[in-house]
Amino acid sequence: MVCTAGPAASGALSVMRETLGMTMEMFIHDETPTDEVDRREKVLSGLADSVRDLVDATIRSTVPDDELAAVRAEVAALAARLRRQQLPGPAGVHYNSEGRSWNWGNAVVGLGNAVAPPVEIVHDAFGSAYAEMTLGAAYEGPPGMVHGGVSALMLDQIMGETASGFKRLTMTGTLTLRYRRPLPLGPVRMDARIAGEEGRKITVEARIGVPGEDTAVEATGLFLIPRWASVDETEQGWSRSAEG
Ligand SMILES: CCCCCCCCCCCCCCCC(=O)SCCNC(=O)CCNC(=O)[C@H](O)C(C)(C)COP(=O)(O)OP(=O)(O)OC[C@H]1O[C@@H](n2cnc3c(N)ncnc32)[C@H](O)[C@@H]1OP(=O)(O)O
Repeated sequence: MVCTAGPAASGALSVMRETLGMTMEMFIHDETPTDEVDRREKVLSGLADSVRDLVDATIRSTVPDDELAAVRAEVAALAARLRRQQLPGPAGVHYNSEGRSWNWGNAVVGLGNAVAPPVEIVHDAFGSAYAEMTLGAAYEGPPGMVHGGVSALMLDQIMGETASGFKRLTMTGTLTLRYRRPLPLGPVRMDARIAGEEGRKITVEARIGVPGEDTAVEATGLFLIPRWASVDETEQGWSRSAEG
């Protein structure tokens, strides 16, 4: 992969680096050709799927202790193989000049992140979005139910993407949640829409619940275009996989 993290970056991203320094130096101009990115993504997401399955299997396994210990040794050997060549830190968000971007480590949508379900968020041109996914044993809070923090995490992502529309950088300012009823593990659906905009402030409303049933959690969020990131919205339209 060919990575540059400097002059070629667009305005908002450069400003972000200059303002926040190394901790946010995660938007990386990377001239890897799109077909190569696509190929790598397919292989990596296949591995992440298998690790996700391993997580679920680990939680639910009832095999004897010595079998657990044997599996642990094999998993440790696999991790050592992967660590032979790795990044110095998190994956960050990459983009190339062809408009392709990829954020394989994102906690909700990252295709290379076994902690993420991963969620595939569908956006329309009018500031609305939805996603359907299955939340299994790895996301449990109350017995058999989705952890409240996981609901907040999922909602924050879809709301942040909706506020940004991939044309401006937005950050969560305030997120207000009302947990109306417990959300069982299994298939869930989220919906989000822009409810209002005023200067650098974008209000987004969203909900999550069992598909076709009453809302379990409703959310209102105030997303802010940071003072240092105000940019011409037409400057750069990222493809939808550019979530931060
Ligand atoms: C170019 C292409 C890019 C593409 C990009 C793609 C991205 C694709 C999707 C990303 C999807 C990610 C989804 C995960 C989203 C997170 O997880 S973001 C991480 C969590 N959030 C944070 O870390 C934010 C931390 N806070 C901050 O950085 C800063 O406080 C903020 C929020 C940027 C605001 O700073 P600021 O711009 O300096 O704000 P400031 O000028 O002081 O205030 C402006 C106004 O907002 C109000 N305000 C300020 N803070 C708040 C607040 N927290 N609550 C309410 N009101 C507030 C002020 O009172 C003020 O109001 P007025 O006086 O004007 O009426």
